[in-house]
Amino acid sequence: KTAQIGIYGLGTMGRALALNLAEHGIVTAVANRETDWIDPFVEGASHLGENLLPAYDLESFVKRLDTPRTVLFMIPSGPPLDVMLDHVLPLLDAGDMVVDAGNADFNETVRRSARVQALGIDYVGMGVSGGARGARHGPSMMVGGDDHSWTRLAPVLCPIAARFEGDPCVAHMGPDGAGHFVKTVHNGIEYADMQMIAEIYGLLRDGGGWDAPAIGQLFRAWSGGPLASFLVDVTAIALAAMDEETHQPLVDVILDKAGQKGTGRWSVIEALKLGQSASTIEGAVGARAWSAALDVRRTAADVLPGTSVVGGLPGAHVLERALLAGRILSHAQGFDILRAASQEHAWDLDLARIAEIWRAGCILRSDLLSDIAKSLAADPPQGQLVLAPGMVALLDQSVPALRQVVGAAVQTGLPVPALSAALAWYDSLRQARGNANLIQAQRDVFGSHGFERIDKTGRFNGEWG
Ligand SMILES: O=C(O)[C@H](O)[C@@H](O)[C@H](O)[C@H](O)COP(=O)(O)O
Repeated sequence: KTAQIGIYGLGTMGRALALNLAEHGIVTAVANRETDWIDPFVEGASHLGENLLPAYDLESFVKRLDTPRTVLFMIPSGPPLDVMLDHVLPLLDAGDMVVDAGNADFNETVRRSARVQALGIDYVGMGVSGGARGARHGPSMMVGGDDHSWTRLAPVLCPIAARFEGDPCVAHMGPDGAGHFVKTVHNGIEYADMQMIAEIYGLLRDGGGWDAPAIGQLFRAWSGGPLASFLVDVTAIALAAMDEETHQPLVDVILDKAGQKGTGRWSVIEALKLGQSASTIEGAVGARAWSAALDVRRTAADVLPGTSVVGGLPGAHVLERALLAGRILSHAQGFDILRAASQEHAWDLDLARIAEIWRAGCILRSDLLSDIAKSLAADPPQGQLVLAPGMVALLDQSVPALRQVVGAAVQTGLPVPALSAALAWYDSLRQARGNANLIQAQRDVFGSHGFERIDKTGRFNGEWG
């Protein structure tokens, strides 16, 4: 028996994806570097019968595949994948396809695409979102690579994808690194959303004296309102959990030092290269970096003067609205990055379709994404999500709350780097006449960098005395 697709890498995500495929009747060959993982996995899924075909080395793995072959790698991105390509490419023929379903830096995917396609083998960088549960029961997938690669992959991916009102949350993003780029920005927005949620939690805990279960109940209540989303649900679950050992809320015994594997950082770097602001994402990445400076923070807590202002925390309804405003603005920054990248790399990204496939399966899934998809499909002014009538109406209702919350946080000395970045970006956008004219003057004073004038075309230098 041969397989329609081969999954190499039986870590959490690889196992989940293989089970999902096999469950949908797609015969899947499975292999792994540590071969002793294979039998327990396949035996544990005996109900899927012959839809899971084990292979104990790369040669027999490749031989088990229908031709033209499709090999999907679900392994840590970076050097491990390059090593695997060194081993597998000599075993493949022109017309075969290699899919990288890990979280890769799109620049690397562009490099690998060129290398692999030079051999007449298709290369697809695919973003998979939803964590292990998503991969198992329906992820959101952002597919790169050529049109014909997508034509070959769609019949395998559509059945396993999450569905929103019957619509499979998988689509072809564009050529070469487009799939991984879109996934990277998805993760960047994920960082910003998680950070803003943590900032609201911090205000309630440190500014309002709320305990974790009480904050958890508030998030539970919010999951039925305009903030309805997977991350609000995850937050309610996290805050409700108790630690068996200490009988305290589990979050209260978790070290306040956040990890990061790179996608957030990459999205900020790419945004800056594209001349875009990703300040809400940068706020989140920066906060994770600061959180790691435990000793410095502990010393600073004793040394750096704070503020005597206590209390004055706005009510729960205001906090809910503020978080909604922050969420809209971080998504708007994310979609601006995607639009700029689409132009820069000639990917012709369909932004509305991206919002649509993020409505289910992925970590970012939320009710707001349905509104965002509609707004983008309606072609907002200058392509700017933040100027779409539907978003303007939501911002009109929610930015006053964001202003109140950021103001209160600043007064009481509680950090809100992502929420305040969102507000600062919003206010910068609203300025028809900004203050960058002084930047131009300063640059010209010390470096003769020149400036444009508002009353005539051309470049000028000033007589600065
Ligand atoms: O969309 C997803 O399914 C997640 O984003 C997934 O990709 C992963 O959980 C992140 O990579 C975590 O990233 P950090 O470890 O950087 O937080």
